[in-house]
Amino acid sequence: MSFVRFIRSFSSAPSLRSAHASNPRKTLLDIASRYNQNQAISMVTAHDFITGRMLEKANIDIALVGDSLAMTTLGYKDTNELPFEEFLYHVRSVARGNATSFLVADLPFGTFERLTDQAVDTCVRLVKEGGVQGIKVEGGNPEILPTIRKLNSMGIPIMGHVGLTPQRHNSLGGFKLQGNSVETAAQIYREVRALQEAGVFAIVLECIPNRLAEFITANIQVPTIGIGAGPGVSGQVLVIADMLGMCDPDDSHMAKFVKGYDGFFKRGVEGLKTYKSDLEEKKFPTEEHGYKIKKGIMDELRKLNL
Ligand SMILES: Nc1nc(=O)c2c([nH]1)NC[C@@H]1CN(c3ccc(C(=O)N[C@@H](CCC(=O)O)C(=O)O)cc3)CN21
Ligand SMILES: CC(C)C(=O)C(=O)O
Ligand SMILES: [Mg+2]
Repeated sequence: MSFVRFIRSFSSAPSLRSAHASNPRKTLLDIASRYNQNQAISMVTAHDFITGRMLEKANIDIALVGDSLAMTTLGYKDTNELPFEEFLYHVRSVARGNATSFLVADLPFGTFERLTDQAVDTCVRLVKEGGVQGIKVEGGNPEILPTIRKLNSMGIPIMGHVGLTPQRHNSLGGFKLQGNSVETAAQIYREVRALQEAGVFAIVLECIPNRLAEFITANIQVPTIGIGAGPGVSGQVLVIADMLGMCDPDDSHMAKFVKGYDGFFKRGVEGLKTYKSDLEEKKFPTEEHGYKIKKGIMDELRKLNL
């Protein structure tokens, strides 16, 4: 069933669950319901157990284990360098840390381009070993569409991703704005329509002009999730390391679309510096940070003449 029909099939029905577990895992129904009610869908990346926990505590709708973790937390120069086994290790750690967001993993570069068989093998591992509920694939070129249909038929919800697709940065001329000409805007729109037709449950629009994202959102019936696509979309995604300031500001350039909500790295360095000077000034540890020994033990110990 296409996602459009899936949404329609229950849009007038009451919520199927509420009296059950206090905080169950969000499902496609929750995503569709937010979309139907015009409520913003919140998506943030997570790359390990701790960030997975943070998203759960903040009640974020969709946790994306994005391949951007290659750059933000593993120090690779681009997402294409990321080995699949390393990615899977991170997916598993997020899954252990987050029991309530709808978990989506990226399909990393080199793990699906031979199409259906290879993509099926990779997606099965991400679902079975990684514990994700959905998978995101970059690009809306015609070659990928039958593969998306196949994955859908297996019961794996697929999220599309168009505009700036970082796995193609070498042929896009870098991390650049996309869709700023009639031809490229029309191309992106055609990809979005084809992805909807293939049954994706949402589409990430990355680094495209606001008006184009608005136009796309108004003309399709699945949620759009923007990153550098302005406010006229159904939801937003940011990379957690960017929004919380987890990367060294001295060697990380922030795209225009990033809003900083914390200075994690800077505050971490401050904490470490204070710790170091505490040690030097003998302010830490104090007696209270240690343990008392039972009465008489030290006297007995000395008598042993060790
Ligand atoms: N930390 C991080 N955050 C991301 O959002 C992200 C990654 N890494 N890695 C994979 C891709 C790369 N992304 C990026 C990286 C840089 C820009 C950027 O600086 N763009 C220019 C556009 C300038 C123009 O074309 O006019 C900018 O200044 O915003 C955009 C997307 C998004 N993804
Ligand atoms: C920026 C988001 C959409 C992503 O694909 C990633 O973090 O890898
Ligand atoms: Mg990605």
